[in-house]
Amino acid sequence: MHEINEQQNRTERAVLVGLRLNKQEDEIWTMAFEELRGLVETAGADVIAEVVQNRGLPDAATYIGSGKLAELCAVIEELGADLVVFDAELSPKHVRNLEAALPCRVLDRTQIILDIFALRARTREGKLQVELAQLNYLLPRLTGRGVSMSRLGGGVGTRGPGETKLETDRRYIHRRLVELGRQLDEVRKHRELHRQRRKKQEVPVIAFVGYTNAGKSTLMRKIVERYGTGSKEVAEGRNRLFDTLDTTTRQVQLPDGKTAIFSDTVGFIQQLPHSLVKAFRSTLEETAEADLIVHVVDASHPNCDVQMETVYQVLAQLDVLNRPVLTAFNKIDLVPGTWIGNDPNATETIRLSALQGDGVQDMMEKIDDLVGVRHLIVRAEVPYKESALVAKVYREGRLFQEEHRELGTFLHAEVPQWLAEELRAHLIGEPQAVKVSKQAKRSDQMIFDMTDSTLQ
Ligand SMILES: Nc1nc2c(ncn2[C@@H]2O[C@H](COP(=O)(O)OP(=O)(O)OP(=O)(O)O)[C@@H](O)[C@H]2O)c(=O)[nH]1
Ligand SMILES: [Mg+2]
Repeated sequence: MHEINEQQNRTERAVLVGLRLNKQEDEIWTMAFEELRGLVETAGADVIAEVVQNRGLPDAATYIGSGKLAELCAVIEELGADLVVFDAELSPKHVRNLEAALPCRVLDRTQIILDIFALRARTREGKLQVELAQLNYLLPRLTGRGVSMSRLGGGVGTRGPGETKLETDRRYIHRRLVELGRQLDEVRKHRELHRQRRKKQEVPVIAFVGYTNAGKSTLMRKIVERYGTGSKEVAEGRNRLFDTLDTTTRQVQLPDGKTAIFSDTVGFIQQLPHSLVKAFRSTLEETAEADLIVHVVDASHPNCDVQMETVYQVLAQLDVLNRPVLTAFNKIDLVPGTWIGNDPNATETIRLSALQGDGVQDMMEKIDDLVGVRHLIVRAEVPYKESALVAKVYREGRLFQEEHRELGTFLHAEVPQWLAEELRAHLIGEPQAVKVSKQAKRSDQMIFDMTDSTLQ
């Protein structure tokens, strides 16, 4: 992937450091450590050695114990390593002490992930979000790093939109954070407008979620190639972590003629850095505000169960597990024919190969069923103190009638099923099903095709 040029741009050589805590399950630890290797390689460095320590708890001062630290120091010197990468997010204190003790750059897992995101960010929003995450990571780590800050500005772990600015002071960073927040708000408002329009047109939105490298973009590409009605441009999926960062949305025609929007976005990973989840929250939330979540799973991955679990953890954090999930066990061309996937969290499951196309038609039919019957007509009286719920009906549903009554707001509206469920305690009578009309959305003009280019 990256060329090695010994003279000028020599690929940086990294030593991985892992701490295996006693309470951790072997299998999970190994997967995470292997993943760290993949991340470091994705960021463009060569992994030349690994140093692992078993311990009850991280050392308060230096993360690994002093004996292990001496060993690490010797390995770095002997092999001429350019950087060490630790397998967790180091505290500001750890970073300070380790930088003082080791003869090369010290990075942690979070910085590597931030670095990859910085390399991948293309759209304005993506870049703003990465910079926000980087500055939030950096801020508590500034103290005492006056000297080491000047080391930034080249190589793995130092790239990003904010890179030249990192050299300036804390006050600047605070000002910049405010500015970034303001700019992001603007971009988000713009996106919210698109979303509103989409809701009004009752175009169902189907979002792909899944672990990084599960095959979301490959599936998106296959679907758009076969069923796309708007822009057909989708980047080819690649075998690397966090290949996709920015959300791509495309217009597609479902088998029964309905138009739907599919969206592909950033993949998840174990221990996604907190600063990133925070910065990317609105992107992720938008994806997850879909009518249907398609959870793409790499069925050929030895730890696909752990990966699925991770995805549900992130979805739970985003509070979006109240809608149907279609789990697509992907890459079945790589697993034995007898393999059966199981996902208790899924509304339905399906097996497919995004690469070869098997099962894709079936999936589209399932999607048709799942998005077709999901709107309900409700009557509800929502207490005034729960105005957020009323706002949701405004945003997500179609309002037929609204009255301000003595005890609360009376609403007569068509809402997605998940929202009907949130309204359950306040419903008057049983909700009634409505089927989205089959031919209603077959229109000659393009209803909506938002790509992120509209945001640039
Ligand atoms: N054999 C096989 N490989 C697949 C299949 N689907 C995807 N892949 C490969 O898996 C790799 C990752 O695919 P992507 O589509 O980029 O995965 P992604 O989920 O978009 O990954 P991120 O964007 O990093 O989150 C690529 O090398 C694909 O060619 C499949 O059905 N079978
Ligand atoms: Mg992708």
